[in-house]
Amino acid sequence: MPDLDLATLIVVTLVVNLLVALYMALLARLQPQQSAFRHWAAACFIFVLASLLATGRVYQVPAVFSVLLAHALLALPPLLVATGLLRFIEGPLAKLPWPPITGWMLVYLLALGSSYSYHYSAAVLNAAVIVTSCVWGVKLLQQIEPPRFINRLLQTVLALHALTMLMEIYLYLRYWNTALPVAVADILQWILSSHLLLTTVAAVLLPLIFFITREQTLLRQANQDELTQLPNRRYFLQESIAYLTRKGDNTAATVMMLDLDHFKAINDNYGHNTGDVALRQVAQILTQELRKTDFIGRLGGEEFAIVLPDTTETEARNISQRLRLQVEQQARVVDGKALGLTISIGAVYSSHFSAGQFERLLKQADDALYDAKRSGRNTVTFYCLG
Ligand SMILES: Nc1nc2c(ncn2[C@@H]2O[C@H](COP(=O)(O)OP(=O)(O)OP(=O)(O)O)[C@@H](O)[C@H]2O)c(=O)[nH]1
Repeated sequence: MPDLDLATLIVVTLVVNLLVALYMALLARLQPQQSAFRHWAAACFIFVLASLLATGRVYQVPAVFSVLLAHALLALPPLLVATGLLRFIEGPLAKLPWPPITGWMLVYLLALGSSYSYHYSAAVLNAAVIVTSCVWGVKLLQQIEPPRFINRLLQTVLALHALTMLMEIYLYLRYWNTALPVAVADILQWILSSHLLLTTVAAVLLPLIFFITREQTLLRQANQDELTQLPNRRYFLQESIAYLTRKGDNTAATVMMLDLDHFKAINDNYGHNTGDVALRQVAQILTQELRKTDFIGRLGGEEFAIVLPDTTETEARNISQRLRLQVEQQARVVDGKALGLTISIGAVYSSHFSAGQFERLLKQADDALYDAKRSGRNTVTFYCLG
């Protein structure tokens, strides 16, 4: 490869890193609560600084700066990318695993300090640190669920970079005692492009992962009841009405209202925490007993609502009895205390369901629930509207 190509590649790499560093620094300013951006900005700035120091070799800068100091600094960027990911996943104040990081850095600096003037030692050690950080990065990214495709892409680029670095280690070890053949030197030069690819892809994908994840979290918080993780009242009503509107008139469906029995006494006798565990346990039983296509919501307090789409009257009667029975059996013991928790259910079935009637049917289900409570609790009152 002609020299110009290498020089151009180095300049492009440095410029891209500088631009990414400025971009990350801007994001860090705009999102001060997300410290990951500060880690990633620092990673790019340090990479540029260390690379400039390393190019000092060409200008006869003493090896203590152009090799030792440059390679000491070059270990930081991959580490900062990983610590940024950790902060991103576990929160901006997450504790970093300082003992292993400091231990590894000390081992690295000692090995580097004692061997940097010896053959390709500095480059091999640095590549080993990059491989370790890339593997750590891939493992950390596994903890971020959505957005899956973008995540996989970043993991793939990190893994490819680790493989490139392993190849670099192999080549240096293979020609340890000799000057590198021209072809091998060319390959090593192109390893810079792998770094360039990694930086560019990471610069685009990391903020994208951050913004998509945050958007999903905000959406979940807006739609979900924090205690039970079920849809909250607003979202339950919105989704049920949207479904019924899509289905049109004359849909067979059942609306249920469900309430924990003597819940005030449970709170009073066992404490609010046990009350909360009871609510979560009931939510879990409902989720596990119903189909994915049924709608469940926590309307507030100890009151839940359910819509069973595409369900016959007989099926709905059986389901409501099954829910009541499952709570009676599975929630005998809550939070290690024998509460004997039960629920009452009011249900309304209609074969001509329509979105416009939904609020009225919910009210009728509430009336049915009132009847269930009056008739002794731990029972189902079922109205069939035909
Ligand atoms: N632990 C806990 N309690 C709650 C929550 N929301 C509402 N409550 C309590 O739920 C209780 C509801 O009591 P009531 O409406 O009198 O109903 P009840 O005691 O279950 O009586 P019946 O419904 O007639 O069987 C109140 O004590 C509320 O404080 C919550 O999120 N957590």
